[in-house]
Amino acid sequence: MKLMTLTKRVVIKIGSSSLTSQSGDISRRKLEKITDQVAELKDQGHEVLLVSSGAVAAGYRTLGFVNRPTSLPEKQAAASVGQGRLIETYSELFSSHGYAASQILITRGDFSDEKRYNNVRNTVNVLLERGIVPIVNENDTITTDRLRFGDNDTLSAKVAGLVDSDQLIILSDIDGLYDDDPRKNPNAELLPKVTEITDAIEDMAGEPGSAVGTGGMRSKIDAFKISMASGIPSFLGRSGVKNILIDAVDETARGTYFSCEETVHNLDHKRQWIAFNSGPEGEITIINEAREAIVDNKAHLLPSQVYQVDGHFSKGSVVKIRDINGTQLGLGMMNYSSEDLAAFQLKKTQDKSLDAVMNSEAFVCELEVAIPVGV
Ligand SMILES: Nc1ncnc2c1ncn2[C@@H]1O[C@H](COP(=O)(O)OP(=O)(O)O)[C@@H](O)[C@H]1O
Ligand SMILES: N[C@@H](CCC(=O)OP(=O)(O)O)C(=O)O
Repeated sequence: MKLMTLTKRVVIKIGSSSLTSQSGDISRRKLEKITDQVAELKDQGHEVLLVSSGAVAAGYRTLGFVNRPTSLPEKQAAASVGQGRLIETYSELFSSHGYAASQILITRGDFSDEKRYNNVRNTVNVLLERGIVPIVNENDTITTDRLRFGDNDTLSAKVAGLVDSDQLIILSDIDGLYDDDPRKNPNAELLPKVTEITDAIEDMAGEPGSAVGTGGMRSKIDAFKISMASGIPSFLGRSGVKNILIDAVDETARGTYFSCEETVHNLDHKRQWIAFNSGPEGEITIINEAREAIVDNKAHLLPSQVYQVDGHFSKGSVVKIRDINGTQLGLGMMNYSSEDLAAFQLKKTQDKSLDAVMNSEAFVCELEVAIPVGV
């Protein structure tokens, strides 16, 4: 039995390929292997949240499809049947260990609204503190193409950040990140540790390995970028390996560990929301003198440093910040609306005596927070 101080809050993402049999159907045996291990982690005192795919896989045959459908409405209809089944199976399996599961279905729209985003955290905190195993999936049936996460990899990383997880574990049908797509290159080698997602790492990632997988390695890399920027150590391993989850939590499993030791950014919730969920509403172009403030994340701008305002945004909106050459420097939450900023600029051109006022602290065009690009 572990000491309570060593227990962790862990978010575990299980991909479709880890829950289905060769035929593409949901495999109860595979779910059982996952739930047995999660129950053991819970017995050890860890808090566990699952992000589970599998709704489409669990439903499509009932609709008469021979293979997993490809059109959005067909997948949504399949998920409508399958999601209930998936949760029913999880609930049954967890209750045999004395644990209860809960269902949380999320759309990107839920996360792009800061209040709803924060609300999810409060709910999940209660569930975890009360010993429940929350099971998150995208709300496939009601999402539109434009508003989809599409894969559960990035969703799991955003959830991990949202709930202050100590670790993110992504299980797939491959035992980690290889230096090349192992299907195309038999000599590809496993990377046991990644400390930074460089361009070279991004180039290693290929498409999904199976007909049921959606995101492939690319979306997993995107997910690890988010979790690492949020300060969450992460792991990628193969779901079929005995005790993989127990060993991943102990950090002894074979796979790829994405560590945060060298991560520059350790974004708080506000910054995580701005960086990964907000959806910018407009753009401002700033003069070169203000560039460093944004890049160094000091985040104070004067209206006189704003060279151009594009689009309509309100106070509190997130905007893209560009330099004079059009390079995006980051994202920032504005304390002024686009109309207010445009009015400042107009006054400035009309009345030179306003310059002193415009440059004073009274007219600080504050960005509540700014996130440099590349986070
Ligand atoms: N560099 C790489 N390292 C490891 N796997 C890779 C790489 N590039 C592409 N892949 C493929 O990504 C697949 C895992 O993604 P995916 O099929 O979407 O699984 P899941 O359903 O678990 O999300 C692997 O089976 C592998 O074939
Ligand atoms: N939300 C979808 C899963 C999306 C998906 O397939 O993701 P993944 O298998 O993790 O690449 C479902 O439950 O079927």
